Amino acid sequence: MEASTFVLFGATGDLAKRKIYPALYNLYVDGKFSTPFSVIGLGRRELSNETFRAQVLQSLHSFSRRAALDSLQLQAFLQGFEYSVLDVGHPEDYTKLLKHVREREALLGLPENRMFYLSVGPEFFEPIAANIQASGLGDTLGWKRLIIEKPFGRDLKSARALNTSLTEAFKEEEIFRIDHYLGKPMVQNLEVLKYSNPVLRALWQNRYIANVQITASETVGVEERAGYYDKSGALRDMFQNHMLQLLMMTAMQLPKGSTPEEVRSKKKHVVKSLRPLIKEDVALNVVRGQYTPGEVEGRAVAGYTSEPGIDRSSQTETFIAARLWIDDPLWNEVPIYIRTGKRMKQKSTRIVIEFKEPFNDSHNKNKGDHTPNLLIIEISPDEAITLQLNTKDPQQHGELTSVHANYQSGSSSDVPEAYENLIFDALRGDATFFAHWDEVELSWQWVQPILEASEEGLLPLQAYRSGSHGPDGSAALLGGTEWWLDSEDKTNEAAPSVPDAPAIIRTGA
Ligand SMILES: NC(=O)C1=CN([C@@H]2O[C@H](COP(=O)(O)OP(=O)(O)OC[C@H]3O[C@@H](n4cnc5c(N)ncnc54)[C@H](OP(=O)(O)O)[C@@H]3O)[C@@H](O)[C@H]2O)C=CC1
Ligand SMILES: O=C1O[C@H](COP(=O)(O)O)[C@@H](O)[C@H](O)[C@H]1O
Repeated sequence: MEASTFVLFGATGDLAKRKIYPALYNLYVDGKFSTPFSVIGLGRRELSNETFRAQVLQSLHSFSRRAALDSLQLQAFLQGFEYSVLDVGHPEDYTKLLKHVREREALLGLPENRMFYLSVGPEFFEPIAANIQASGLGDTLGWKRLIIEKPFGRDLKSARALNTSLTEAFKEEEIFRIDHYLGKPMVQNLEVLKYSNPVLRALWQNRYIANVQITASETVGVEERAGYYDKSGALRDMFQNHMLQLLMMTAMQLPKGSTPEEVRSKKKHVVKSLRPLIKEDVALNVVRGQYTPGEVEGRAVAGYTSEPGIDRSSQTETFIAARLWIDDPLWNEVPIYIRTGKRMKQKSTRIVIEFKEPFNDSHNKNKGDHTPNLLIIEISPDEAITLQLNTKDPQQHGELTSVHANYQSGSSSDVPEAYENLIFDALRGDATFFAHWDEVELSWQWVQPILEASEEGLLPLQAYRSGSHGPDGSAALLGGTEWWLDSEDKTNEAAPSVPDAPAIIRTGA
């Protein structure tokens, strides 16, 4: 990887502390960060380099996945960090910044490769990009790249406007739109799982798949982000970006050894093939919910409208579920169910592929009363792959019973975090796991009728108890089948979470 300067807007912010510094440190320790390196942190508050480094150090102590920090390595790492005061709206601050960047490049012998990371509020994305260009910061002899955080617009129109203005300063191939779900190791594994397993590859189509369920349930509520969240809601915060990206990664089909361009083109094909929603019919396919008081993980919690900073009459959704169809020969007539919500029963991001039942099953002594074959891909917080199969149970007169082929990944401190994977890729110039503008635009296009239906009162908000699986309407959306729930929920045992499970285990063994 070529050496570069990492210019971080929003260096004093929450995301930088919780995710970006730990990611940079772990890349450094793993030898994935080229040295010497220069990180220039930016913000309005006045900080000396020493205070800034102390803040970076504090963030590593609080948030690094590595429990033990090597002090020599740490000192060397921190020496790479310097701080500059910059107010986004002050052009003269960019001139100062350019001088600072050049001094560090000269001192450290760095090529003019510059990575600009915008970890600031979305209202600053456009002025920063414009000022980078106007100040000359973007005129480099090497490469320049822009990493941009979410949200990328708040509807189709604003996303297009943002993109138009960003592309005045950066080319599409220089823009790396972060969607941290694409950095999760199990999401990055999806394609490998498909192409390196002929069994799965052959089954990955409508002839064998009955439905696909994608869930991201969270136990947390709105936390300290009321100002942002109440204006966004689950549709903008999670669905338009993370959930549709998970769908694209699940449904695309690729030849082995695909290039980033091929991956993105196949993803685009998926989202382009989504059957459009008609505003008037949105309520038939989409459910919006908002959490009411309840109990989560044994603790009583408040309802959404009683959360600090939330309008008492807020109509913002904290849950959304949708039924989608991909109009493509491989996916025709396979319903895709997607849901995400806060204050749900369990923290779990997972994809469940439910396979079709055999047409003529003379071996089925249960007369249809058994669970279908399932492929369960746990993305977080646990990482696991479980294949649920049926076999004869000799103790039950030959009735069918479920067995599980199960893989669970190692401890989470060994697994690189999403931000590590993504920053590493951006520094290498690999855009495979970043959202291309075409995907973002098509996602907003699909979501737009839902936004409009919500605003026009065509999609009523359904209440759900905190600690539940969401509003009743989301179960009704499945029209006869059911959401595959977590192992602790005895109504349905799709994915027993068995630590150190043998390759094949019997349910309940
Ligand atoms: N926090 C998170 O978990 C996540 C955040 N994001 C996105 O990341 C971005 C940053 O979020 P987060 O870190 O939480 O935000 P914070 O509010 O914690 O931090 C904002 C940063 O912006 C700087 N800033 C604010 N105003 C200005 C200005 N006028 N000029 C220069 N710098 C300014 C602040 O520094 P100072 O006050 O010193 O000026 C601070 O460093 C947002 O786009 C957010 O949507 C995305 C996913 C998760
Ligand atoms: O982007 C976001 O993601 C988090 C959930 O991320 P996860 O990695 O913990 O699954 C969500 O809480 C937040 O509201 C949203 O902005």
